[in-house]
Amino acid sequence: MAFQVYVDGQEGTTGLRLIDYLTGRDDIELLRIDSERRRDRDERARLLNNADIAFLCLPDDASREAASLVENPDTCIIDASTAFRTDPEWVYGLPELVPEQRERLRTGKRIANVGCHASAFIMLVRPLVDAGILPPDYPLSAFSLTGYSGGGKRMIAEYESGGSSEQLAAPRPYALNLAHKHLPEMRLHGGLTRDPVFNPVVGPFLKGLAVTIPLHVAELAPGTNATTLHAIYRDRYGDEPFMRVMALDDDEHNLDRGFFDVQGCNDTNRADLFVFGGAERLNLTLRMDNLGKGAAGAAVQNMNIHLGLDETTGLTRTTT
Ligand SMILES: NC(=O)C1=CN([C@@H]2O[C@H](COP(=O)(O)OP(=O)(O)OC[C@H]3O[C@@H](n4cnc5c(N)ncnc54)[C@H](OP(=O)(O)O)[C@@H]3O)[C@@H](O)[C@H]2O)C=CC1
Ligand SMILES: CC(=O)N[C@@H](CCC(=O)OP(=O)(O)O)C(=O)O
Repeated sequence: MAFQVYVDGQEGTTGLRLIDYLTGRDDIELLRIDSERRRDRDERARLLNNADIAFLCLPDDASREAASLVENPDTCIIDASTAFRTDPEWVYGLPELVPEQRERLRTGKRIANVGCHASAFIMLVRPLVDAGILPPDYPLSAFSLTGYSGGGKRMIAEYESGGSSEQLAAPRPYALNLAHKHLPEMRLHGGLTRDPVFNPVVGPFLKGLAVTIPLHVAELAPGTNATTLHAIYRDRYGDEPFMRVMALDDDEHNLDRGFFDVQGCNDTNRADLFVFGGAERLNLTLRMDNLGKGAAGAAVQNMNIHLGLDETTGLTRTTT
């Protein structure tokens, strides 16, 4: 029998990508709400409680409200918003976080899916903190280059409305108050004791994201260099189905004439991890599709794990 799955927010950016991933799977029956009733609280409550898996692809407040409507103890909620990502009653939806995470995802009925910038940052930082290479109080900074779909329907409309604007044609740094909403999850799940200085930049392309963390080798544990860091990532992520730890200095495959391709994981659920630099200074970079491994792809991976399915089901094909 197929699992019943409902997507609340089915016409939003993340919801549409989720439905794209789920459509055509014979182990899933999608419960669809009539488009005109998609904000009707009673109809949403009915569908939420009929679902084995209820994805919430909504703004934070609407997610909190939707979660409160679920009374069926068998319904597993996978929430895409920021609302519950540091809530101890919810499981953080990053299977690669620590070895125990998959078991937590299998047993938990409340899963907080990752933030796109945050998950890339955490996947870079957490193995180094756990290995004792990076002190938890290290004064980290990071920057992220992201496509505009990260800003949801409103930002997509802004970029695609057809009006040519010089501002939109150039990369735009934002969150200039240094209080981006992903900081709490970066700190908690990164295993850090202080927030990083985090600088996101949105550019004139739909999707694709790369977070980069610069490091001074002299500030890390003695004996650390690009090769030892790379070996830690290989050990940690070598068996992960969606992680690729790219070869050191593999210019031919990693770079296009010396330039990095932020869109290199688009339409996949893959995350590519790079260690750049030399003896004194390093850049750690992780790229993904913000709508794939950064949102809808991760949500499907979490669902597969929760349901006891092969976690790559429905995720190995590319999406459009
Ligand atoms: N875009 C991305 O890359 C990522 C997004 N996320 C998170 O996923 C969630 C959804 O984001 P995104 O898809 O980008 O957002 P969009 O703005 O594209 O879509 C939001 C959806 O929520 C629906 N909605 C809004 N308010 C309500 C309400 N009060 N009741 C019912 N439905 C409502 C909208 O309905 P309607 O169709 O009527 O407008 C729309 O379908 C957010 O919390 C976001 O932070 C997480 C990771 C990455
Ligand atoms: C370009 C852009 O605005 N991106 C979003 C991140 C999208 C994301 O990860 O989603 P959550 O909103 O669920 O955390 C931002 O930086 O706020």
